[in-house]
Amino acid sequence: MPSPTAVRKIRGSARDTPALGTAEASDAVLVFQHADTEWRGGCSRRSGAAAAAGGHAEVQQWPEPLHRCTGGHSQEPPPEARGNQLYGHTFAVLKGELLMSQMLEPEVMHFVSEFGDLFTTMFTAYCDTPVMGETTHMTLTGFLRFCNDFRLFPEQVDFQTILWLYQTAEAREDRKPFEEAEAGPEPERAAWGRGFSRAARQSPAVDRSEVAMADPEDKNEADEQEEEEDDGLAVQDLSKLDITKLTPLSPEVISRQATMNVGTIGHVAHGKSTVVRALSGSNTIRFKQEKERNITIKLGYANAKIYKNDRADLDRPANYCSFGSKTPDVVPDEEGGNWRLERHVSFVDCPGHDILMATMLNGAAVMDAALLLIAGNESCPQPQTSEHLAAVEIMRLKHIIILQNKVELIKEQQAQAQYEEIKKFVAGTAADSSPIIPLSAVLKYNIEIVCEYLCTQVPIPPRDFLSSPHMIIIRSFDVNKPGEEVNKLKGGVCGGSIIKGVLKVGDEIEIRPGTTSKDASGNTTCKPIRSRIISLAAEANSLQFAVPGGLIGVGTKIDPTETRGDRMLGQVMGHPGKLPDIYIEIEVKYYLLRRLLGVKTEGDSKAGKVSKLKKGEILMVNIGSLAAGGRIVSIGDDDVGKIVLTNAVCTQEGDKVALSRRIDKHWRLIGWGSIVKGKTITPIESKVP
Ligand SMILES: Nc1nc2c(ncn2[C@@H]2O[C@H](COP(=O)(O)OP(=O)(O)OP(=O)(O)O)[C@@H](O)[C@H]2O)c(=O)[nH]1
Repeated sequence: MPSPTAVRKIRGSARDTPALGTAEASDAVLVFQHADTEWRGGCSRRSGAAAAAGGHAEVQQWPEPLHRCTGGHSQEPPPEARGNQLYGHTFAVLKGELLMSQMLEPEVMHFVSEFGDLFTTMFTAYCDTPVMGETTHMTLTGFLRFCNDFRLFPEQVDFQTILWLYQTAEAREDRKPFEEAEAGPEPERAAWGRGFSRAARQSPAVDRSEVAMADPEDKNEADEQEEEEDDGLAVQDLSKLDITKLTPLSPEVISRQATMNVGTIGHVAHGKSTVVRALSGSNTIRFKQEKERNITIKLGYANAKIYKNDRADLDRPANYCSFGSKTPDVVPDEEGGNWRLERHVSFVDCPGHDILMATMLNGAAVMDAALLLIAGNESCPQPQTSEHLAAVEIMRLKHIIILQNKVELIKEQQAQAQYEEIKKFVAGTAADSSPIIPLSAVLKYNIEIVCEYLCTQVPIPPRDFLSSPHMIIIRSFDVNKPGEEVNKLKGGVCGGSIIKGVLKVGDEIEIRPGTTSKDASGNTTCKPIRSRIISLAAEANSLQFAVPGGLIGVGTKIDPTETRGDRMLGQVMGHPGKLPDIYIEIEVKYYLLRRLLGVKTEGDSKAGKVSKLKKGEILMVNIGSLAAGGRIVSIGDDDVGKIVLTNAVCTQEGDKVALSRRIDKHWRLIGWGSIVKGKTITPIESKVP
């Protein structure tokens, strides 16, 4: 049995599991099939030596029965039911599915909120090799034991996959050029954060197409230089930058970066992604599963430039059009005149599926205006038509354009009848006086009118360029190919939108709340991540500085595994020491909707009413781009609720929150509020590498 130090050196290889040492995968299955019969139904805790020798140590029972987290199911669910339970979630994570979306599933959120300590115990139990101080390491044996106890292995995940996952996770330790190496040893994390969870966080091969839009480094240096010299766009020169003179319409800004975010909202399959494609020429569906299922799962994004022709004899709406974000600011028209840049827009394409409401709310946090898609061949409103409209109203969005889509599928009379339905539906809402444009996104009919209205009906939002920068992160990526040479690794990329201030290449930055964990007394601690901006981009356009509005990608020196798979979602970026406080408990002045919007309910039935908040109830709380679990600990007479959050959040008094309740296994929007005060935590100091 190697010493702990030796184990640490060779971890990631099958050698720390002698039973598997020289064995092929089939041998491994035999060993662990045997173990499975021994350990079924309990949490096995064995010393590293005992595990390595294949012997058994004491078997501990769970401090709490696991079935409580799965809504009263027995501890031994039938195989066909596993996909819906914690097994399913863990399995999905193992298979590299979106960790973030798994964490937002109601079951997982409830589990984390109610059984956080159990989680810690669970992972501590499986971490079988002490490394330094309180920190422990999970050997491959420990990882296999975990998978085995949860019936993942060998039934659902084969040995090769587990070994690959484990090695991928461990490869992280070799990535020393990044902050960890420069800033000294990583802070001690809760034990469960080091072993399995780290392995589980690793997603398989990075989907290059997925990150291309936000990847400021996805070009070789020669290409980049050539592009910068001759990309036909206005030049950004940091040495000449005078922020006090910048506006969203300054040529060096609008030429390269979108300066407003327009969300596409509405019921599933009503044409949100199709209209973005028609406007921008870019396909927002990039994630592999999205392609397979033909639905939007993550937030999509694409930029478009909107132009007006300067020919006086050209009538509306033919005098408006849109091109991709790289297009020069003046484009000659073959038929005469020039197309001149009027607006540069980032489209935030939200998923319309009812189970992805949390993702929609993340997107709503950065929207300045919205296109509400309503399919002409369905009655209005459909459940997410109402729910999305309510969500953007909560975010106090005033500029909404309604697109009555798929009109080529219906007769004129039907279109007229639906127009009346839509008018009735939006009466009294933020979309009361919104224009309604009949559209065929797929055939690009009336797309020019959408372009015209985006210029004439949506004013450029007032922007604060002078305050300290504050960026909401809505996506994050590891842009390295699997197996990349250590010296060629690129730092983590964060995508999002600046709310105020200007970020520049070379700036020192801080990401809050950063790395969170629990201390020995179970209190949440967090250590903001410090780094430096090494590149900025707006889609394929490189930037020297980025301003509020529009989606940008920020290339940093952060360890890329920290940004992989949207792990930075919910955090904010700014200058060190200049971001708001970090809260773990908030008091919210709240308002509840009268009726549930996201589900079909019959007439005035009781089922559709939103009941009062209850003490002890768990809600999903959206603050900025964070979706956190929240337990209500008290409710005052003045409709102020005190909520303890499962995740620390960088926010401030006055910020808006959206509240969702678990109904029929899904989160449904039930109300909103604003933060009146809260309990903050003092972050652990971190150095800028
Ligand atoms: N006939 C017709 N089909 C359309 C039109 N717009 C979109 N579609 C089709 O409707 C289906 C759904 O379109 P999407 O753009 O993916 O819808 P979505 O609202 O983005 O879907 P989610 O993001 O999953 O909610 C696709 O098959 C489109 O081709 C249209 O104007 N006419």
